[in-house]
Amino acid sequence: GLPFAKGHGTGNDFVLVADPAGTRNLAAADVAAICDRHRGVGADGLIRAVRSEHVPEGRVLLEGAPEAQWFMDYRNSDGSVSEMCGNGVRVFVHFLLEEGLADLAEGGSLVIGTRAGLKTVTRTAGGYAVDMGPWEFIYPDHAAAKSMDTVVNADGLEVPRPGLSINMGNPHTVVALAELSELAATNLTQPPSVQPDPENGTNVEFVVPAEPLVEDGVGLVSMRVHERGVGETLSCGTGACAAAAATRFWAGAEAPDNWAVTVPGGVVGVRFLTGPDGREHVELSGPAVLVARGTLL
Ligand SMILES: N[C@@H](CCC[C@H](N)C(=O)O)C(=O)O
Repeated sequence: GLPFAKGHGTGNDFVLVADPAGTRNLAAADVAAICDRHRGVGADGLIRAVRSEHVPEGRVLLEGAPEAQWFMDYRNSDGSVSEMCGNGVRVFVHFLLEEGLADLAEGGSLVIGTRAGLKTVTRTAGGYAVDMGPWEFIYPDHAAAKSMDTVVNADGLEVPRPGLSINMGNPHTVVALAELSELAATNLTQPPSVQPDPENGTNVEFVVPAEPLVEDGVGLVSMRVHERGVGETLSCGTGACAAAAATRFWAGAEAPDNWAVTVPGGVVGVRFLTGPDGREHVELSGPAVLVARGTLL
């Protein structure tokens, strides 16, 4: 008897459940069953929309930001918890609007609570733009030395590749490849091996910077991703931010602030700008679509 909606952002798809009173906290096995593509509804993740006052993490956020009325409880398709989902938070806000749980004119913003902190989502002409907050190197010493911090291997790669680990609220390891043909040949039906093994797992992005890298002031990157707790997905918003941050870092001082990241499911925009706290923030922009409503039997 659980009502749900199905939605996606550039093919990264979600089951969405409205739970304003926080009475529908699903067990990991239930989430996995719902996300099963053969025996369930099928999705990369499940998103529960709960009023912040009804979850412990939400209550903490409310203390400093009473406007953060809604909390995004994000689960991967295997039932595991993730701190953040960039495509998911756009679809989350679209779901709130379509359900009549929030109101937002074009240009207006909503502050959403997540396990990775507060995210401000602005309604734009073509979708939503999210202030994802600052990005960080997971191993800053390696970054300072301009060295990579991990070695990544996957079936189909010509040789194991160095990776750069980036925190977008959730963990990412970005690997650069030279050719689109090698990106296409990489087998992501199995998780890539990442050494040393990250304690909490990692999402892994394989990226090919375009040649030329910049067109009309916009940096161009193609990406495929293997998501922690899911497998290969058609898109990953936090992954696109990590991919743009890594490529911009590798490109050096002349690299632009605006990026277009092409994923199998479409294109998302990434912009680097100074946030209200004076730190460098990442903004993710892209579409959010609802495709169906239903009831679990
Ligand atoms: N697809 C998401 C990221 C979802 C969570 C990820 N699998 C993790 O475990 O961190 C996105 O759009 O950011």
